[in-house]
Amino acid sequence: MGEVESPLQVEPVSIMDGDAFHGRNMLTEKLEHSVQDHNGKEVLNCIGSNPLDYNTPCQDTIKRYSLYCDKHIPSWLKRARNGKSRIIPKEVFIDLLKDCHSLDQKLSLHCACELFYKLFKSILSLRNPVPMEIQLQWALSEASKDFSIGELLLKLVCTEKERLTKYGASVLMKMYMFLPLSWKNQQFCPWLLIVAMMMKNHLNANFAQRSFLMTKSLATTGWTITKRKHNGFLEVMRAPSAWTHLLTGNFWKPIHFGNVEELWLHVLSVHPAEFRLSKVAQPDNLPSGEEKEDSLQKLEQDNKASVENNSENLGGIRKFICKFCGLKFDLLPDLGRHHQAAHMGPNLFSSRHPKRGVRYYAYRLKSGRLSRPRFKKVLGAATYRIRNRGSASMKKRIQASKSLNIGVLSVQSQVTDLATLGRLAEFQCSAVANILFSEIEKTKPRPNNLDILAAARSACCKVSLKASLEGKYGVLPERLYLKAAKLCSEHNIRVKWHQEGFICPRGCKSFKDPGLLPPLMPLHNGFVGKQSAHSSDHMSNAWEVDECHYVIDLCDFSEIPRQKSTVLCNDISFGKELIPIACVIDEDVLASLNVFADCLTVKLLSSPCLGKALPISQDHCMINLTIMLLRHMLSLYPMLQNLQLGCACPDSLCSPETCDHVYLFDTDYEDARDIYGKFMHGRFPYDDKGRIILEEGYLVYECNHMCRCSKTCPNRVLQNGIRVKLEIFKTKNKGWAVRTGEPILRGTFVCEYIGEVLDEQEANERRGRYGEQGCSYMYNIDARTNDMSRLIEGQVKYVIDATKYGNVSRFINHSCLPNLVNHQVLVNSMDSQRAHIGLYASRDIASGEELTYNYQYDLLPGEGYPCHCETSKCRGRLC
Ligand SMILES: C[S@@+](CC[C@H](N)C(=O)[O-])C[C@H]1O[C@@H](n2cnc3c(N)ncnc32)[C@H](O)[C@@H]1O
Repeated sequence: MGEVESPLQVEPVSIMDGDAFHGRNMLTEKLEHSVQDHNGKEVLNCIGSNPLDYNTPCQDTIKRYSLYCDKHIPSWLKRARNGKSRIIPKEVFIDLLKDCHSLDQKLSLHCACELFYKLFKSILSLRNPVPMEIQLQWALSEASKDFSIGELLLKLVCTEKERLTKYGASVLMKMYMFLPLSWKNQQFCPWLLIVAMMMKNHLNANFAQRSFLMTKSLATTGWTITKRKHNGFLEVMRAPSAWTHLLTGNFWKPIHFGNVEELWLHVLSVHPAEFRLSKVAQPDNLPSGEEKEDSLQKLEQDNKASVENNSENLGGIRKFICKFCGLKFDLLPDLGRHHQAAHMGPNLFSSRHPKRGVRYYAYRLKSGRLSRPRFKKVLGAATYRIRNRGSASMKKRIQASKSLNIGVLSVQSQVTDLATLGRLAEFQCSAVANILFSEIEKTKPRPNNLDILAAARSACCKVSLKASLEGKYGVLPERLYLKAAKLCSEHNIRVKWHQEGFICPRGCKSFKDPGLLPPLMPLHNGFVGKQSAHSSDHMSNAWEVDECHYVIDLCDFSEIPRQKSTVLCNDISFGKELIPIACVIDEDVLASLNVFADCLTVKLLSSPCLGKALPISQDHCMINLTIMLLRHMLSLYPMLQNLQLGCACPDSLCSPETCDHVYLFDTDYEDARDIYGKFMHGRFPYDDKGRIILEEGYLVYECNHMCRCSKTCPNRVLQNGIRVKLEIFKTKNKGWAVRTGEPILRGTFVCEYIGEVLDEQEANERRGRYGEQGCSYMYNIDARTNDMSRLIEGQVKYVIDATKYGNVSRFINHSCLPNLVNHQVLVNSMDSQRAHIGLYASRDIASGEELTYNYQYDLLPGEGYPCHCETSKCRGRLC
């Protein structure tokens, strides 16, 4: 395992670091290479550098009126192609450059231009899912780090205000919503001047009353607004008293709105008193003189009218009446909401599906997903590949990896009794089919009902039915056997649904799969049960069956035979997990390592075969939901955190009918299905036992810290941490591994993949540092990012690196036929890039079985290392 830097030592990714330039310090260094020409006039070398070697500054001389040589001219200064205009017009740049008298200023100009370019290219980009206010806020906070950059950015903005005006309306309102947050974080606010300038644009663009509202809000929160004209825009000054006021947090909590109209309606209904024009802070370009007075009065009257004329005093109780439909409301906000939902008209919502009302948009805006293109099954490396390649064979592989494999739970070899099930109820058929067929792939056209029935009529037992169907149609999906069981039951076709140990009168060979469950037989109460060697007392252990899902009492599971093992550490999580995770070495591995238990403590610690005695140290052990983030991610965190929204469920346990997370999921994924093929609509991703029922590839929306529900809410699973007994053990040829110390039912959350979140560049650097073997703890997230500067350049892959920091998940090995599946789970943020990676049981798992998931590495022929998963599906290579 290679050495890893602390995440805090990792330089934040900054736009200043991008492209051919390596940040301000670098620029400064490079400019020291300037020389004097024979006229004594300063000639600068280009500030660019060799992209392959940032330490080698460019020696070329700069082009006239620029800071760059031909090779290093940045995109924003390049000649525009196809008649398109540059984002930063050349003349604007030259003008600004002429005003820069020192090298520092020139460097700041470069940075400001970069920032401006990236910001507006990003805003203009249709495929950028990051809400504009986030992009703005990010850029402004970057600019605020350096006064001169901020100042130059401001100048750029001023010269480009035409263009900005186009975005002004929504940008301004959105910035308004986010202002309190920003104020807390900023020292100096060049961006505030931008806001003011935009306000000015707004005033010109018939948004006088709204701008006024904002101006007034600025004033009431302690900001002094002067009407002094400065380069054509208002100047806003901060009054020092505002800080404490804002920092107490009680004064003004930002409320988020889907669009300008929503905000406007809110203001009209909730703040009628505040929304009265006063002469305290009139925006300076409202109509002047009498005209201005008139318009102000008119505005005031209109606004009062919109609220007051709509109210009525009924028996001493004030009612608010909708002027469109006459409905009465006790509270103004209710009227506002009703108005918005019922009468906001097609101009505002027409392009949307009618069911997507206020709640939907408010949520999506707040969650930062308003502008995100409709989510497909975006997540999970597997699905990502399906989406991008559409390869049928990949789909097949993935289907295989998540196929039920239900029967791998218990082996009871002594069972020989023939169990013939009579006519089955539907739920029993489901259970039977689930248990019968463990691993199914679709390779040929599927048989129809008649084909199945024909095969069933000539079958004596499930072995022969399976053989005859698969002989004709190849490996079939699990659903088909569910159907077969059902059809047989409906048509009273007697097929002996049996498993291990069955001797078919016609000589069919039983399955040899050690994972299969023992034979089934009807219980007294009509449920399907399994017969076991010591089964008389087990007979009463009924299976709970709900439609296609069955649950078996844990005591019905047998264990994989365990050998004696030596415990190296009772809890490798050092108390951080709820359930201790032991680290052990089995006898046979010890023997193969020539280390004996009696001198283990001495020898183990120094054994080169074992490497470190314990695979993880206390300092590097992390628990769920404590992902280490790079600094640049952390710097975004305050605002991203704000993008999460609590659901409206009033109780400590959410219900799917009221939970916004279900609502949001349903609107994002209308066609989502559960693992049994049923539509997910109106359901939590987890069943009432907390087991995931959602098909792989969809985001899971869990409740979060903003919800009122408690930890036991059925929509909180991953965040509650590991609840199954796990054990780390040493294998002969795969290093450390994880096994379960108890039976795990399909869908159970096992653990979260924890580590440092890296962007691809950092990940690649680390891979280089770790060496070939060391990349083994990297998990590719394959999701999009909210870091807008990267979005401009294209999709960025993120990687979780558990090399230095991690939890038990880092020891889970790969298998080509795994028993875990990953789901991406949204908890603290609605940003899919910040989803948690949850590993869930993809089938029932017996106690003592090794836990594995499919690493899904892309393999080119000849690449990778030998895979030792030893399953029937092994592809032979690992990475
Ligand atoms: C995430 S780590 C798993 C824990 C690891 N076995 C250890 O000892 O720390 C991944 C590495 O484990 C090894 N590994 C995992 N699955 C394997 C497999 N099926 N066959 C061979 N090696 C495997 C490979 O070296 C791989 O790079």
